[in-house]
Amino acid sequence: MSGSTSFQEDFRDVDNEGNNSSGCLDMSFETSGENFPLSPQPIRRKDTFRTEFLRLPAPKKLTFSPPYKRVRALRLFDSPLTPKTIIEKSSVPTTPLPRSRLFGDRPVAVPSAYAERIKPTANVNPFTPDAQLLSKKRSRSLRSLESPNLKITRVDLNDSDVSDYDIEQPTKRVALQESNIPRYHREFLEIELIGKGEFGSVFKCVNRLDGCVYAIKKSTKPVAGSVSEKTALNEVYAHAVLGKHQHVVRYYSAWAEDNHMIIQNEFCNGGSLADKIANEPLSAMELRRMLLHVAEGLNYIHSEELVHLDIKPGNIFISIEKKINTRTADATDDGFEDLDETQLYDEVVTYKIGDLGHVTSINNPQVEEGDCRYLPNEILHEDYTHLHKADVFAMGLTALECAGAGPLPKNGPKWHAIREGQIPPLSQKLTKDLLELIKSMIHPNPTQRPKASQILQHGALNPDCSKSKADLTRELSAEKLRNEMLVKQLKLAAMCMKSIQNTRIIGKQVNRSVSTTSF
Ligand SMILES: Nc1ncnc2c1ncn2[C@@H]1O[C@H](COP(=O)(O)OP(=O)(O)OP(=O)(O)O)[C@@H](O)[C@H]1O
Ligand SMILES: [Mg+2]
Repeated sequence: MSGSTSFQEDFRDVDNEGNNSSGCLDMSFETSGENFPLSPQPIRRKDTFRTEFLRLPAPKKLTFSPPYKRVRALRLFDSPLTPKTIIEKSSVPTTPLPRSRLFGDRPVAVPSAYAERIKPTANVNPFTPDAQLLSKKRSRSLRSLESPNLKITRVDLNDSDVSDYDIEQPTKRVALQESNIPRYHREFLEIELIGKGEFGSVFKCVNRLDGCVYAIKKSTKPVAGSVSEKTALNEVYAHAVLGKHQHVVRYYSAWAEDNHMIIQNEFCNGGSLADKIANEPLSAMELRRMLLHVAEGLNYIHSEELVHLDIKPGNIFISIEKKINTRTADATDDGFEDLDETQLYDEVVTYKIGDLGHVTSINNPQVEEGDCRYLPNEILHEDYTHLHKADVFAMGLTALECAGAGPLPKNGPKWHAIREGQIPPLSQKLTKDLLELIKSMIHPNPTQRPKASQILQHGALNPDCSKSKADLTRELSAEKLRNEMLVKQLKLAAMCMKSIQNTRIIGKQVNRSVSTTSF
């Protein structure tokens, strides 16, 4: 911040201990010692307040005795602090503070620890939009450094948004070893082991406090201080950024315990898609639903300029929710007991993308190849120009596996035949349009594969999209006619009910009058 206007704005937030109540200290106000009445010597340090801060008019000449009246005017009598201690408490390092877009445009968010010259104690999530923008700028700057146009280079590196601090600092600033917390048994009740992968074991647990069920993933080996630490943190970074979508497994928290990485996620009660298709393939309708949901999730991930890079049935999870079937419930006004579970509830199945261990940024890819059965050729050849299409390829193969093409080859001629666009034999017949869509998803040329957003619009997944306007208009007028007839029937039924009720009332009145007369 610079300039007195913004300084005064911040003044409102400063309490009588000299602390900024917003949690931020502004570092940029430089003072001229001549204006400071309490100091015998002109103060020229960067870390002192302006005279305006104490709201004292600038004296005409330097005075060595404290202006007690003015000090009293500061209303410090209920505080043990003197203006000097305020100044001392508020003093800041003489070196300029980091300017980072991650903390906003102003040189703010000064953790008090930093002010005390302790190293920063929070990681920088490389997948947040701000960090991605930074890495984009950084790579642009580095590119321009390599270019002969030095003039542009200088402009880029002096860009106020990209400081030396930003460029030099690694994203990982907190060592897992230093942040071990014994939370697992204290906060969670372990129910059962629900899955095991290359990275870790996943347990179904109940949180002792909120009583809800979670999936807790623990790394098999201690990762803190090992080469796997970066990979473990990668999954946490990705989850933290991508945890807000219906078709991505929700993330709650992560911590290190006994040097193992632990991630608390949403529990998907339907298990993995791999488990579901282990015995029988998906029906055509279920296959469409799965493709729609996974495409929604991928579209979201790609819109955040990230890619998953390990899409496969083992990393797609199923959530099954029971919702009251309002149609059945309405039709039977008093007879819930007469209905069995299947009539009373609808099961809502949602497919969610999980296991974000391989997620990377499209702009600054750090590719760690996923399962080779779902890997497209271009990734094997380290061509990362169409990374989001690698996810589409893996999704196409996942669909084929769900249609009965599994188990998929890990290598050999069959592996290559698929990468040449050949569809392996399926155990069920798919409609032509659905097969065409899946075929386009595994096209050898990534540019020919549809984007996730295009898959969502495809007629094979939305039967209504393939209908012509005339067809839709015809269907609409037929529905309107049906609706009108139903309204008429409803009115007639209501009239009948009313007349029956009236007859009953009259009958009761007659009975009552009879009994009165007899009495
Ligand atoms: N949120 C969840 N809800 C239910 N089950 C889950 C959940 N997360 C994981 N699982 C189960 O645990 C298994 C392993 O999980 P996950 O894929 O996250 O681990 P991994 O070690 O990263 O696996 P990989 O070998 O693919 O790297 C899954 O296949 C699934 O059966
Ligand atoms: Mg997995």
